[in-house]
Amino acid sequence: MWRRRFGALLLRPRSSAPIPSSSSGHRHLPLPVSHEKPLALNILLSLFTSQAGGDAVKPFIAFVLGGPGSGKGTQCARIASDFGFAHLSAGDLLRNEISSGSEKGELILDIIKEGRIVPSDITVDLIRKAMESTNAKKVLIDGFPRCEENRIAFERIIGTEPDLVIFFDCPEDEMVKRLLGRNQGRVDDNIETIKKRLKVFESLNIPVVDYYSSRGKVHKINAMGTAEEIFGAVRKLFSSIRL
Ligand SMILES: Nc1ncnc2c1ncn2[C@@H]1O[C@H](COP(=O)(O)OP(=O)(O)OP(=O)(O)O)[C@@H](O)[C@H]1O
Ligand SMILES: O=c1ccn([C@@H]2O[C@H](COP(=O)(O)O)[C@@H](O)[C@H]2O)c(=O)[nH]1
Ligand SMILES: [Mg+2]
Repeated sequence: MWRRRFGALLLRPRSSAPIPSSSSGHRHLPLPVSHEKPLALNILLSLFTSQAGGDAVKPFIAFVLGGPGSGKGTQCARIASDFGFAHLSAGDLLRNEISSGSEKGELILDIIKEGRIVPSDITVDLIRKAMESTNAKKVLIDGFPRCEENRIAFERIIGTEPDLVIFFDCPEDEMVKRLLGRNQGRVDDNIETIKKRLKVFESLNIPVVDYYSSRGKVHKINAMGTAEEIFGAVRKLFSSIRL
């Protein structure tokens, strides 16, 4: 996408800082310990590179991560309406593909029912198309990347990294309670699939959070409390970014 114009600048290696190991067994991620640069400085630098290079302006990209039911979708809807972000939910894009009745959709449905991760090329392709069809200068990518392979595929195909990663930190029992009370008819909101999704989250998604923590890109938000209380912390973060 922007790789031809921005790739060299955005994808240059920054350092070989060690990546902290995953916090398996923890339901709450410890605060990021290894920051190359403070988060605010990182955001400022990526804003600068977003604007560089003439006509094609790379949008500001925020990945929104957190366990199943941690409130990603709820908070993204608020960020989109209050701060003018486009909200791209990877899960919704996959569910739309299922609804389209395509062959790919059948494969996706089988994977979602099992709480597993859809192959990266399928998800990144859907995200790429959605990004191309929005003119937004600020984009939230909700619920992606789910694993290191997803992350690497995004960086290769889209040709850039996120400017910011928000991590909603929520205890497991609260996530289970929320998912069982969601009542939106999702095929994966049943206790068997929820248990699998939680395992996948711990083993595959937390390493992605750890990776971006080591690059100083993660802003962790305590996801316990009312949606309004949590949005208070979210609002504070986005108000400080001034995009
Ligand atoms: N702070 C909160 N307190 C209580 N319930 C909440 C809170 N935030 C969201 N919910 C509710 O919990 C459920 C899950 O929220 P949401 O869909 O936003 O989570 P999610 O992280 O996007 O989940 P998933 O990963 O499964 O898509 C929804 O029914 C939502 O209304
Ligand atoms: O990048 C992604 C996002 C989602 N999935 C699959 O979809 C379900 C539901 O996702 P939500 O974000 O909770 O709506 C998830 O459990 C995965 O099976 C995916 O594979 N890759
Ligand atoms: Mg969601």
